[in-house]
Amino acid sequence: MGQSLMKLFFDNSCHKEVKVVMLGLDAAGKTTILYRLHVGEVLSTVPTIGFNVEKVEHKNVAFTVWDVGGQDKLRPLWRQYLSNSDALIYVVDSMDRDRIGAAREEFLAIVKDPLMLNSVILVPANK
Ligand SMILES: Nc1nc2c(ncn2[C@@H]2O[C@H](COP(=O)(O)OP(=O)(O)OP(=O)(O)O)[C@@H](O)[C@H]2O)c(=O)[nH]1
Ligand SMILES: [Mg+2]
Repeated sequence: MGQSLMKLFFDNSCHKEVKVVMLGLDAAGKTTILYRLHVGEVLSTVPTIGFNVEKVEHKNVAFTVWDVGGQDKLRPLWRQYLSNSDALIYVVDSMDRDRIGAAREEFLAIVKDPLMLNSVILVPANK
């Protein structure tokens, strides 16, 4: 999946530095994806309190990927990460059927934000 994400953003970006924000419910797999992109392997993770941020280089494009904790008490903070973002990766755990409605509600709330106006959006169905 890492290569396809990079290809999508590479094909859509017209500048050489891209800020990517990764959101989604807790345990959707955001941190796993971040470190799969950054170090090329699947690492064990703990729930993110706050955020992780890493630089990922691809074809001379510097992607700064912000991975923000998805627990419900952290979601009100999501919009703080949106300013100047070029892309949103909204990760959905496709096996978490009980919370698919909650994932949808949070997604709709975030994409309505005016800070999202110029952002590319990718919604991977993870797991
Ligand atoms: N089977 C399977 N498990 C996965 C996959 N991606 C992540 N996981 C597991 O799901 C759990 C949660 O993954 P994280 O990457 O920590 O989830 P997160 O979205 O960062 O969660 P928060 O930091 O709480 O927002 C971990 O036990 C991962 O190993 C996947 O594609 N398949
Ligand atoms: Mg995490």
